[in-house]
Formats: sequence, structure tokens, C-alpha cells
Amino acid sequence: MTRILLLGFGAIGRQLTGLLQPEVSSGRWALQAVVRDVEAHEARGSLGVELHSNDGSHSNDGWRELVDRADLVVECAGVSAARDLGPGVVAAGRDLVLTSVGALAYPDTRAKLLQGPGRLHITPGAIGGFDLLGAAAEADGLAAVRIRTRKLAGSLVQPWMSAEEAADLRALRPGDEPKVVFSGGPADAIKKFPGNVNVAVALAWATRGTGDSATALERSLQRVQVELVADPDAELSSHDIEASGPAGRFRMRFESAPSPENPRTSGLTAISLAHTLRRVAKSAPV
Ligand SMILES: NC(=O)C1=CN([C@@H]2O[C@H](COP(=O)(O)OP(=O)(O)OC[C@H]3O[C@@H](n4cnc5c(N)ncnc54)[C@H](OP(=O)(O)O)[C@@H]3O)[C@@H](O)[C@H]2O)C=CC1
Ligand SMILES: O=C([O-])CC(=O)C(=O)O
Repeated sequence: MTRILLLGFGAIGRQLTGLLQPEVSSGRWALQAVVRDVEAHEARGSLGVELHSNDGSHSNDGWRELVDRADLVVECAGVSAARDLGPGVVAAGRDLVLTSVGALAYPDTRAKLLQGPGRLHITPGAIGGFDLLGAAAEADGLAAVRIRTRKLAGSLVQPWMSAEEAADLRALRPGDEPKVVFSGGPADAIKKFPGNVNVAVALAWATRGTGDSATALERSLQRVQVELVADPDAELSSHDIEASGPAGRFRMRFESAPSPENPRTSGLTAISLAHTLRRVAKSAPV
């Protein structure tokens, strides 16, 4: 039996649990999750997942023990949790699947996550086409890579925004002009919008090309251009990717149904994560 430990059990963790029922109900995989408030999660329904607390009252030893007992750890909690707890997972020799890929934009976290001995797996999440983009980048075939993400204005309000900025976003109504809330590189974007632009860092990862992963990603993060748009007419989140260079010109658009539990998260993220887990489990018995 493969023991999978989820870090976080929100919209993605819960949808993922449903998607993994074939493996779970056949007894091949067992799921545990680390949450901050076990009672609150039990009230929402534990979906057959064994819940453990990470509310700060438990010693780090409790978390470490869970990691040691797991075959694979899957982060789906957020950039901050990924930065705090991810490095310890790979240092303990466990494989880690990262959903909050934005954690890789921080040089210190990136170095630790890529250091091993546990292996780091990146899920493409709410976007795709990484096979094509990765191949083109490896052949030095890309000179420019852009992503434009559109989301409902309310889902882009951040704690650091002034009351006026937040109110302006919330006041956007269908028919109003879309508002560009960020334009720049993925590293700055993820600092400002940690729950919205993990895809931009994942795109940089996919197009890093060859060579040492940390250095290649650093270069790739400089190349990717991000635009984040509050779109009052958006019914779904969308991601438009354009990559061009000697290999050609590639355009892709992703518009997935929202997560059933969190309208700011694309439902494709958990679907993609389930696929990543199956691929990881097949490539190496964890
Ligand atoms: N790569 C991609 O394409 C995408 C990546 N993401 C990433 O996935 C993350 C999760 O998304 P989603 O499931 O929609 O978000 P949710 O807010 O629905 O769920 C996140 C869960 O993680 C829990 N959590 C946060 N920190 C910790 C911690 N230290 N220990 C234990 N649990 C913790 C939260 O607990 P609590 O309820 O106590 O707050 C919450 O239940 C996003 O923040 C984003 O970083 C999201 C969308 C796409
Ligand atoms: O779910 C999405 O559409 C993308 C997202 O939030 C992220 O990349 O952080």
C-alpha cells in the first residue's frame, strides 16, 4: 500500500480525494492529511481521509513522524506552507509533489527544494502544454514566454492592498473595463498574489530548458512575462500563454471549470494533480 500524506485539505485536497477513489477504494493507496483544525475539517467531512493536526500545538516531531511514515507527500496548502514545510520533506528523503509551485520563485526555498535527497515533482496545475513548451525550450527554441491570467475581480483582493484598491476591485461590475492588477515577472507576481499565479512560476519551470535546474529556473523566471487581469465579465478563470522564438509561435488558452469548493481555483488543478500522482507512482514505486 502506498501512503500519501496531503499537506492541506481545502478545495484541491478534497477534490483530489474524490478523484483518487479508484486507488483508495481498492486498498492500493491510503490518504492522510495534515490540517490546522481537525474538528473544522471533520465537520466538513473527512471523506475517509485520516486527519492530523498541524495547529502549532503539536511539536515538529509530530509532523516529522507523519512525513517519515509517508511514501509521498503532496502539498496543496499554499505558498507559505510549501515554503515552511516543503524543504523538510525532501531533506527527509521523501518525494514531494508541489502544487503551490510559486514557492520555487524564492531563491532560498528553491535551493532547498531542489537539493534532495527526496525528489521534487511539479504539477502543471491549471495550465498545460508543458511537453511542447519544454521540448522547444530545451532546443533553445523560445525567446519570449508570456502568460495572461484573468480572474474574477473579487478573488484578486489581497491583504496588502489599500482599502481603496480593494474597494475598487470589489466594485467592478459586468460590463466594466477589465483592470490589469499586475504586470511583470513571476517572482514579483507570486509575492503579491500567492494564490493566483502559481501557474506563472510553473510555466517558468516548464520552459527552463537544460542545465542545472536551479540556475535554469532563475533564468527562466527572468524571461516569463505575467499579466494578471481582474475581469468583471469572467465566468471562469482563464490563462492565455504565448511563447515564441526560433522554434515557432505557440498560443494556448486554458479555461477550466472552477473548483467545486473554491471559485478562485481552477478545477483542472486537482485533476492535473491526480494525473501527476499516478505518473509519479508509476515511474517509481514510492
Ligand atoms: N499550480 C496551480 O495551478 C495552482 C496552485 N494553487 C495552489 O494551491 C493552494 C491551495 O489551493 P486551494 O485548495 O484552492 O485553497 P484552499 O484555501 O481551499 O485550501 C488550502 C488549505 O490548506 C490549508 N493550510 C494552509 N496552510 C496550512 C498548514 N501550514 N498546515 C496545514 N494546512 C494548511 C488551509 O487550512 P485552513 O482551512 O486552516 O486555512 C486550507 O484548508 C493555493 O493556495 C495555491 O498556492 C491553486 C490553484 C492552482
Ligand atoms: O487555479 C488557477 O486558475 C490558477 C491559480 O490560482 C494559481 O496558479 O495560483
